[in-house]
Amino acid sequence: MITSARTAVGIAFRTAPGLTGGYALIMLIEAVVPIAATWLTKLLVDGLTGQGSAASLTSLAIGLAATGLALAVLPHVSLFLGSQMGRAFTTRTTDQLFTATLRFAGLRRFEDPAFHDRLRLAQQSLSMGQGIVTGILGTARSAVTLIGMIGSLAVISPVLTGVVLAAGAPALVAQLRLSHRRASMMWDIGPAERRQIFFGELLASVEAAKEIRLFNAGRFLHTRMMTELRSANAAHRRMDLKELSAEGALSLMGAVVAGGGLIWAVVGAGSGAMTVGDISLLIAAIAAVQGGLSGLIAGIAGLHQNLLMFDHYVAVTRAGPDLPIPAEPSPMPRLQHGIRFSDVWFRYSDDHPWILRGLNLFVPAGADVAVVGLNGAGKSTLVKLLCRFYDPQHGSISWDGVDIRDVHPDELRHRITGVFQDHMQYDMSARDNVAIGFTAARDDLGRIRRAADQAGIEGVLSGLPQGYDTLLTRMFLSEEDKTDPSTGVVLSGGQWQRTALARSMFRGHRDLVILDEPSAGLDPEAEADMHARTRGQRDGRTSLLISHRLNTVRDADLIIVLSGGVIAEAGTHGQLMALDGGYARLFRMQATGYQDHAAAAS
Ligand SMILES: Nc1ncnc2c1ncn2[C@@H]1O[C@H](COP(=O)(O)OP(=O)(O)OP(=O)(O)O)[C@@H](O)[C@H]1O
Repeated sequence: MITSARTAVGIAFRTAPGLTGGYALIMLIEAVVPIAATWLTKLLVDGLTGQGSAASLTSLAIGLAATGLALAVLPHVSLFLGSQMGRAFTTRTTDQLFTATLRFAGLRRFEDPAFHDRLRLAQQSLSMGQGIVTGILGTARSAVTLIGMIGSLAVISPVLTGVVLAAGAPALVAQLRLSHRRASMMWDIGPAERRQIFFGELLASVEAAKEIRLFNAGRFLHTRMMTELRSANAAHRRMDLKELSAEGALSLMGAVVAGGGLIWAVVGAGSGAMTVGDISLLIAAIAAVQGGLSGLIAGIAGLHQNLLMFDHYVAVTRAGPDLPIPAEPSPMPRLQHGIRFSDVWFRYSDDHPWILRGLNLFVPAGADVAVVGLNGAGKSTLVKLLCRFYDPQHGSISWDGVDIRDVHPDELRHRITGVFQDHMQYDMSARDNVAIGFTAARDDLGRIRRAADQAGIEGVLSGLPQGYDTLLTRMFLSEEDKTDPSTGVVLSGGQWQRTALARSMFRGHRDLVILDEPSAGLDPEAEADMHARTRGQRDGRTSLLISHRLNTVRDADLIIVLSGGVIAEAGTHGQLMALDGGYARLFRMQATGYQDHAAAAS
């Protein structure tokens, strides 16, 4: 927690030193003005009732008026400075939080529910982080005022001072415990709140709208969302009730102390032991000490809770890398010899079954290698390991003899391009959807068009209402067409597939091309066209093609059949057919299907 406080204050001073310094100064002035006002009131009352010097009445009145002016103006100034500082702080911490997520080179953290809970709380805490700085300064202000008021009260009644302070101690303990409980409740209900957000987004998502309507599943998802919301609400209500009962009891105790003090003062004034000014000071001081004490306690409790939440931000931004990155990475050579998988064992976690069980494979540089196998055999996993999204538990993958764990992941990925099976459809413009493949060349529209042309989608994209600036989504309005609700288009599945291919081609010449089911979902003509185009992309480079359509892999230099976590068969199409194993069986099955179709059609 101390680390979180230090981090938040450090960020505030580094981000907006002037604003934060100005805010601290105003807070200090705000702290001493009430003390000055209380003493000026006492001196003025004594002067007016003839119990003190009347000579300086005018200056006392001017002084009191000045404190009134300060009390009227300063809160607005501090509010303004506080919100400016808050915005600067949130901008900086948002930047740092998402920069931190980019540092995770692998995928493991993004598949960990606990990490998502923490990330959500860290996001929530971004605005609270600013509350930490204002909370620390506000608490310091309350403390200064309180000390001044306690001093003033002690001048008149040390006993009463002790009673008021003793009444505040349980409040402080109670508030700290409550804030601790609230922070742990936020962690406990995190998963329910995330599920509620998930169901809410699903109900509003265009991607899910078709299935939800066809299957009439809206009510079901809506009920799930409301159940999660109600369970989170119930936890909040239990917490609110605890706070209500604790705070009610503490307020009652404060009122009893204040009432007792007032009666004692009036009795004292009746017996002539106190001046009227003393009584006015006493009343103001009791109220201020109690108010200050409860303000201070609430401030400390709020600060405590904000710090507990900000711990999540600190944890995410300081989390170590999810993949070990060598301090001095080896240079990444141009692929000239080949990629070797040596005795690779991999599973997604200790609780999951082994996907690869001692896999050995050599992909020669310049070769066209096809990977086939049944659903779930581990073909995409093989590709993910090659991109180093995960590290294998045993064995190694080497690139021209260099273990890929010894090079920087960015360098490795710089040499790779491709299309994933679950490629992205970005709710952005056509230009950005292609340019994401190599953002450094985003402004090169000629290169974007060439990539689209190679992927066979140029005609479609340039024919869109705003050409390449057309949004490929109906989720947002483009900046240029804010007033035109018809802006944005929806591409077909095959058109998206070609756009993903254009994205991979836009990267230009890379050593390795990975194509994981690039033609799934295409009609036979489009599939043949896509394969002709990807063959062009692969020409002279090393490529890995994953496909269930065996007619598309028969020209490969090497076909490997993945089964049971190892390579069950390997060879050219001719060799595998001659082997008459699993590949030959699957190939004949698909070929028979085509012949049956052809016979039925004729
Ligand atoms: N992120 C993950 N976490 C846990 N298990 C996973 C993960 N990704 C894949 N798996 C599991 O690993 C196994 C292999 O999956 P993979 O996607 O590599 O198979 P595939 O051969 O590409 O299958 P398909 O032909 O269906 O695309 C499957 O049993 C799958 O459930």
